[in-house]
Amino acid sequence: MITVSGLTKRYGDRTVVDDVSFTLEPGTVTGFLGPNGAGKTTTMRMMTGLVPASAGVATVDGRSYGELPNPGAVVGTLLDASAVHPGRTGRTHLRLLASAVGVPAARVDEVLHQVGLADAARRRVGGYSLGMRQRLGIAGALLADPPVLMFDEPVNGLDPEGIRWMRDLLRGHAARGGTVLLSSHLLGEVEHTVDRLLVIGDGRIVADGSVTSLLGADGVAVRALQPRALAVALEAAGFHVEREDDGVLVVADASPAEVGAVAAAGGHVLVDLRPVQRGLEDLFFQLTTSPKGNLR
Ligand SMILES: Nc1ncnc2c1ncn2[C@@H]1O[C@H](COP(=O)(O)OP(=O)(O)OP(=O)(O)O)[C@@H](O)[C@H]1O
Repeated sequence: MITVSGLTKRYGDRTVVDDVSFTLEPGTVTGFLGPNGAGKTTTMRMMTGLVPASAGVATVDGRSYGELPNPGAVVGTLLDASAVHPGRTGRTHLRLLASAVGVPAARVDEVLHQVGLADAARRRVGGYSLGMRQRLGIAGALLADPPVLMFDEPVNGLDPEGIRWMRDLLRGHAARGGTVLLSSHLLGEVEHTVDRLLVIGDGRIVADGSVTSLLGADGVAVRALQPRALAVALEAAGFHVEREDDGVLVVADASPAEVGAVAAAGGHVLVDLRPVQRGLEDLFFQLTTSPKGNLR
């Protein structure tokens, strides 16, 4: 298990990661979500000893990353996929990594195959696309078949097929009892991959929970032949209605059945009715402007 306790990073008088605490459980994929600059990369870098923490600790099964005898065999990281010598071939890069983590060279061809780079293995990394570099970084993380995977923005540059592949890889890892942390600033990229969301904003954890508890259906989008009349009826029934530019009405905290009932009672003709989930932006807005002020 990974335990992060009070991790803090200050640059000068700026606190970019502020007292961050969480645990990561085996068998779980955790999404580390937040907008650009929220502190995801810095937190992951502190967890893996790449930058020193100003305060707090991160441990893997009770030991800090630096105390692990062979950290690469325990935590596979993808923290900067562009930090690869462009003149080396993918295969040479992985062979060097393999010897550094004490893995037989034969494993290199296995992971190249696993990430779909077998055909490009003898090409120089400088000629790889962004997606290929991401795959190479992932291959490096998988070399020692570590129980923990920590990936920073892994779907950057991947096409839809690549995103699906990544999802299967990470879900498969967790299904075998592995622990996964992956960061993203786009909820849509990870919401079907992760079991749990850890949301960070401005260096602080603002929410921690299951995807459904944080992002459960939040309302209904409805399109009617006469949207104005329906909006009036819905408001008269006590619902809060937002009118979108394209004529769609968004009804907060309502189910399709409730909206359908109001429409039927007033004889309104509906042309579309569907639940809407809030996106990360909406979730953020709600979390950071909560009048209760107890979500931070
Ligand atoms: N070496 C540094 N010196 C000063 N400030 C830094 C340094 N590294 C990061 N920061 C600042 O810390 C804040 C958090 O950055 P970080 O890269 O951790 O965010 P992030 O959530 O990973 O964002 P992104 O999605 O853009 O990668 C940013 O405001 C960044 O400018």
